[in-house]
Amino acid sequence: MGGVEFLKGHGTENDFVLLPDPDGVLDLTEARVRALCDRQRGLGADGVLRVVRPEVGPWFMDYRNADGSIAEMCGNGVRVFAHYLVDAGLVPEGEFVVGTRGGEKPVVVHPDGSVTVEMGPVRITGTSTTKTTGADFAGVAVDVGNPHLACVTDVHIATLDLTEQPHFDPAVFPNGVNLEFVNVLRDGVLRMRVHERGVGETRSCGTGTVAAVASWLHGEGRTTGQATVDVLGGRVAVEIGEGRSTLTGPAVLVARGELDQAWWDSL
Ligand SMILES: N[C@@H](CCC[C@H](N)C(=O)O)C(=O)O
Repeated sequence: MGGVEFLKGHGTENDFVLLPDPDGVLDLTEARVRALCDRQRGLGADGVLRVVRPEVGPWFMDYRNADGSIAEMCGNGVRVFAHYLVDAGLVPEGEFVVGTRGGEKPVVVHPDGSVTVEMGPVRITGTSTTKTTGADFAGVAVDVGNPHLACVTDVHIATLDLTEQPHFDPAVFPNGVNLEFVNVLRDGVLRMRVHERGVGETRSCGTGTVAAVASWLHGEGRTTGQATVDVLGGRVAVEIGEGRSTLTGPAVLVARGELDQAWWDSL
């Protein structure tokens, strides 16, 4: 019998191990997620996307951060997940819905392989600060299904050292937070770096880009608008409307294979 099937993919270089598990039989422990995501002793990834077919409802993305923790939503992950479903012939190309812990997300898989995700409402929940590289940054707390503190700043984000966890206020974010640092280049053109909860600095965070645009618009006294966001791993487009938002960007599958059964069993 073969080992556990896997694929590797990324969305703007936010990378994932996908585990097709239609019948929900995989025992995906925290230790197994950590080992899979480890860039030395595993395959290496920012997170794991387990692909489950519930008895009722759409295909479900069971997302885990690299440290084994569970998060409500992953915008880049949904794009890669949707691309996989089409590539595997599990759904026809075009429009369909992906289930997540943050609710059902309608997607459109475009002929060029890019994917648009209906991310749902974006809620500004307050303000807070974070500290990194010896400086304090003020930001806007944004709920995109998962928690963010998006800080628009004039400090060039290339100068930040995000190798350590930036300080944040646990009273405001008792479950942790994703931290975005954002430069506005001109109207509708942003660049962003991110320190993700449960991962560390990543090359992109889809929900983070939505939070970044919401934070920028908020600072402009606006609630709707659109922007491109340049991240270390590429570019995405975000649109925020009344009670809704969309994220559009690439989704790439790079490899597929089988995990060694003895290694998996040892974890
Ligand atoms: N990279 C993701 C977000 C993944 C979850 C996040 N680390 C959290 O814990 O909330 C994205 O593309 O949105």
